[in-house]
Amino acid sequence: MSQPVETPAAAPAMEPLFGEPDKPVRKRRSRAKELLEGSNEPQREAVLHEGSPLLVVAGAGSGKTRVLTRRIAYLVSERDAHPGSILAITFTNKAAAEMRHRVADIIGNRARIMWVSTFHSACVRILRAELHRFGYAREFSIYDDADSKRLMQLVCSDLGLDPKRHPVRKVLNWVSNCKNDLVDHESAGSRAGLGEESYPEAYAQYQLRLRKASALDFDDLIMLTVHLFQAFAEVREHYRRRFRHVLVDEYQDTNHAQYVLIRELCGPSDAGAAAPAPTDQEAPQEGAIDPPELMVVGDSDQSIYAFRGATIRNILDFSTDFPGARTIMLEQNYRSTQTVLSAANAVISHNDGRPAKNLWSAAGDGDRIVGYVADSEHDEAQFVASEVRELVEQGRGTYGETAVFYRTNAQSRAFEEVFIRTGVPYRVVGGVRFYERKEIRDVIAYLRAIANPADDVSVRRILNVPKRGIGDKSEGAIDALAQKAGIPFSEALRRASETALAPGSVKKITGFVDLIDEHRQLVADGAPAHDVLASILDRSGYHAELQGSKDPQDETRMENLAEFLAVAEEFATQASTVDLDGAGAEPNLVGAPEPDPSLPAFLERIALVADSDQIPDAESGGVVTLMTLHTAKGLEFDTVFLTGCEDGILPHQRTLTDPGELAEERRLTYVGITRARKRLYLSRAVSRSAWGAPQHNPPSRFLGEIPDRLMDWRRLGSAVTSWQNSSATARYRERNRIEGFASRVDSPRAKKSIELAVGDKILHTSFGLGTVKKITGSGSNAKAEVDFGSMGAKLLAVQFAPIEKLD
Ligand SMILES: Nc1ncnc2c1ncn2[C@@H]1O[C@H](COP(=O)(O)OP(=O)(O)OP(=O)(O)O)[C@@H](O)[C@H]1O
Ligand SMILES: [Mg+2]
Repeated sequence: MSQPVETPAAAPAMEPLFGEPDKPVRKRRSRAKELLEGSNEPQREAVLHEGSPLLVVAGAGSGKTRVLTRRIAYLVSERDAHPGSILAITFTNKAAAEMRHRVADIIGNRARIMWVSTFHSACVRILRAELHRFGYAREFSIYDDADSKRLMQLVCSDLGLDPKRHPVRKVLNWVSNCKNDLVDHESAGSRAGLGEESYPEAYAQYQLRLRKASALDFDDLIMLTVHLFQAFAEVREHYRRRFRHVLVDEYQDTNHAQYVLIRELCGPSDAGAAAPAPTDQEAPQEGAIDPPELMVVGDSDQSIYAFRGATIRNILDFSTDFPGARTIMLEQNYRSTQTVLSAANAVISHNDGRPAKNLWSAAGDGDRIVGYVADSEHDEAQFVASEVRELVEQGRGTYGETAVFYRTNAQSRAFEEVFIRTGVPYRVVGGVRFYERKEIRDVIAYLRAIANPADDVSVRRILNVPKRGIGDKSEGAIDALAQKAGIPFSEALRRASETALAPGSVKKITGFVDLIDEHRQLVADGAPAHDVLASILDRSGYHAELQGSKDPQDETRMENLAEFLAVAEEFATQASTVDLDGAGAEPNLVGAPEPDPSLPAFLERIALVADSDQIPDAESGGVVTLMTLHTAKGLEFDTVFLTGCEDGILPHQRTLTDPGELAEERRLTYVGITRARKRLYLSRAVSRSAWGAPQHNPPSRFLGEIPDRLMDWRRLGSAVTSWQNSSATARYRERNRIEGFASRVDSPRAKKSIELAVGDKILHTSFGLGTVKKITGSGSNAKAEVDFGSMGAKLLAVQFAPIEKLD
């Protein structure tokens, strides 16, 4: 669906523009010099370039993002560009905030009116202003991944699609790919392969339902903006006039729809398609304005979203797409040691058909890369935890400057368990995300139902949450009425009396409708989002239900809701302090942020919050960051642990037979390696548990591509390292591993019997981390019901189970 986005946040890949951030803003004369200070020649050229479209292609850590940021500052401070005429596209909201902050160091608060945002956020702003032209209401909802999935689930069951053969996710991806390629449902028929014959119909139904709910999914945001520009020349022209400078980071990960969007904005104007490239000397003529100046930066070796429609064609064909384009290459890497860089270069050089690059570093060789072969994923995690502690204890590193990368989210569990036990502070990026927690999703559904009456998915989600006696039967009757009368579900709720439902049920439904209406009135009266939120938590009974519960998890839920309320309050404060001084200078500018603490504005903001936006800032965090390789793009850390270097993990199992996908896995590895500034660790486990059974993976083929001289192998595995020997030996080793671990856990238990209480956290040798939900019996008969998250709930004999109580 939407591209997950990553951010320079834990360790911003951007140094302050001027030495110390608190220095008073210097005189303008010296700004240009300062902005260019320390830059190498091609970097300077990229900052100074004027006129024709500009492509900066360069390997990792060569300063692409830095150049882009400095160029913005230069445009405003030296070329008198109005901040409101700048559109900068970054990969995450956080990266956008970071960039705006840097520029604000120079031009002050006026930086706030620049459009520095992700593709999705920029499109939302355009659509809010323009989408009515397609007959949409201004208060459309934005469906995130989970909402889209729910909706598609309804479609699939309507069409009678067998979920085994046609998993919802698969159908949704198919639709998403269509949208990324700007193929609408009418013309999607020819894309359906064998077995996918019903997908175009699913696409059509899905769009119909979205439309009925006045909702857009993430992919629609881009596609509809493109459609708008293509359908209404005056809209396109308006934004071309507005944005005189367009800058795009991570261009290698743009998909076709995003490319067309940029082309609509910055391509040659229709009339003058064959005209020579515009230069800055040409005065704009009446009616025919030069295209905006375009700068894109990227690295085709870091293209890692092909599976979501991204195409490096956009980089390769830039000069054809944008006639007269200039290309600048950067070759010096400022991030990493030569050792790290040589390893990265060695790996990526195994990909075919890429232009040779000559990336070098002046940072010296630095430490060799530490290699480690662990017996199991637990051993691997132990090793990482003890290395991290040692680095910190010896003053050679900090938690905040350390990251652990893995290929798939599920791999984080082993690290979490060991980190908790050994007291290494950490944060998982992209695990169970805040905005995906049930309670948060529930209240967002309330807010959406209030903001957008047609949002059926949201209304149905909270119809009986908390329980108010509107059960499946009532919902079914309302649904039937909605289908029969061809009206939205929420409309049918109002006509509940027309169904055969008992008066008691109708009354309950009316109560719900009144509750929502009452809050809709609050919004209409101008109440800010946090007031609406506080009121609905109270009046819906949601808060009271959690408060009355004895389940300790509900306590956590209350904390999360409190945090969410704080988010809403903070949003209102920020919204009301936006300085409009810059916007005032040019009253015709549209889209400058308005001080808008309203519910729709708040919903828009949270709909676009990406998981990686939760990366703690280095200052506030000071914790180890655990994340997938995809999330790591654009970031940098002093110390990087790249774990699970096994064939079947990295490269991922399903890519092993496809050379194209294998090449993408190699690029992913390249991204991972090049995040490291000083120290890189590569580890693998001889055995790891998968679906309850041990799995024995050979070493990653990418490890073999790194020259030996760069590696310092700390451990090559125990005597029995043969992964081929999967049967008897493996079982023996696996048993030993568990018993070995259990006996370590057992020893303190033998001395002192375990006492557990509800809410305690425990560690089980096989099930991992769990929370005690219930205790029955006592002494040697004590039994605990424990929630092991994704492993399910288990009943354990407290004194005999291989468990350890965590503090
Ligand atoms: N001329 C320079 N002098 C000093 N430091 C520099 C210079 N150019 C870049 N850097 C630093 O090098 C690091 C990498 O820069 P940056 O993140 O902009 O690279 P990038 O090309 O965007 O990398 P990636 O491909 O990983 O996104 C940053 O810490 C940046 O501040
Ligand atoms: Mg970058």
